[in-house]
Amino acid sequence: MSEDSKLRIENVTKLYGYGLLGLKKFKALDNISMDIDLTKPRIVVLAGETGSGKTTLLRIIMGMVKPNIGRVFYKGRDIHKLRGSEAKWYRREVQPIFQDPYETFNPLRKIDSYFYDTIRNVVGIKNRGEAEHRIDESLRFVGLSLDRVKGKYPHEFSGGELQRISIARALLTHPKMLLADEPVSMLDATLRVGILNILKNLKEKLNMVIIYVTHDLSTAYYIGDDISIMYRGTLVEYGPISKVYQEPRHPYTYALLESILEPDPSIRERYPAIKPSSIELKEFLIPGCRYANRCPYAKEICWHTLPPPTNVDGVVVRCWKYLDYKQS
Ligand SMILES: Nc1ncnc2c1ncn2[C@@H]1O[C@H](COP(=O)(O)OP(=O)(O)OP(=O)(O)O)[C@@H](O)[C@H]1O
Repeated sequence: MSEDSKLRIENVTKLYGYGLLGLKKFKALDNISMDIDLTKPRIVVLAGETGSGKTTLLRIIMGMVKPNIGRVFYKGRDIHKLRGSEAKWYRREVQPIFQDPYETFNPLRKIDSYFYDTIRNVVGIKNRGEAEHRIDESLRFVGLSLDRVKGKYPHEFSGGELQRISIARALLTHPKMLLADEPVSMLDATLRVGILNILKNLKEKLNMVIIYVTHDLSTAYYIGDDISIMYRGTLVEYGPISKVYQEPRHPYTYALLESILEPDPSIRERYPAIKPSSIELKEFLIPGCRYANRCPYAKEICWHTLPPPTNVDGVVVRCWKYLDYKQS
């Protein structure tokens, strides 16, 4: 993979404050590294429970948040150093889709005005006819049209329609990559599959790469090609989703999948979801593997040293259990 054809996340660490005045720091992300090949259309899922750092990582890739340590390169360029025309280029290449479609749009503004703004300011098309053609093309991709949205306000659409409208708006710039943060979690179950199918279509028909953040492992499996499992700010396992689901390597991935895939609810309750609490902060502060506190295989080294990324049959795992494998 040449530098020009990948997104490279390199040793990214993000510190946030806690305690009185926020003077003490914890690592909301600790030494995250990951390469995504931009030449292969795919959906990469970032999965993990609340507080695992998914949104923080997505915001760092978007350029909205700066890491304290580490860098993110897109096609060879450090995205936190882009200025002027290069920053504008990155905004065209990489587009976000947010969780809550109702928060994306101001209720007092007509929907089509957002489209004209993006076309003028980000894409640079000034000609009205050309702009309308491009807007209609984007809306048709998600099953709508310019005629259908013209002159209307956000409240005149359902949540599912609004989420399709925000996807269409993202498409206006002909992006290479979409960053989608829990895009179906606010929608009724019946509407979710429609949005997921649109994202799959974007991958297949427009050759896009989509980074898809979720805590829901069922939709992750439906939509994903690759998955990276995060736990308390660390990336514990990363690889093709079919391999990870069939044979989870990291003890945390195993526990997580057991709890979700067990059809019998009475058995499923034996694997309760880990709740964020004072334990969360305690785990964030473990210098080694954050899962050591709960792991049945934990040994001395797990507590004080973060395991290195290890390639186990095509899946990258950070766990001292795999020390004997060749490191990736
Ligand atoms: N601006 C901030 N200041 C302080 N702490 C923060 C800030 N943003 C996030 N955090 C903390 O960093 C950790 C990771 O948060 P993040 O939102 O990235 O997790 P997440 O996996 O996306 O969770 P969720 O699914 O709930 O959105 C959490 O403990 C969160 O409370």
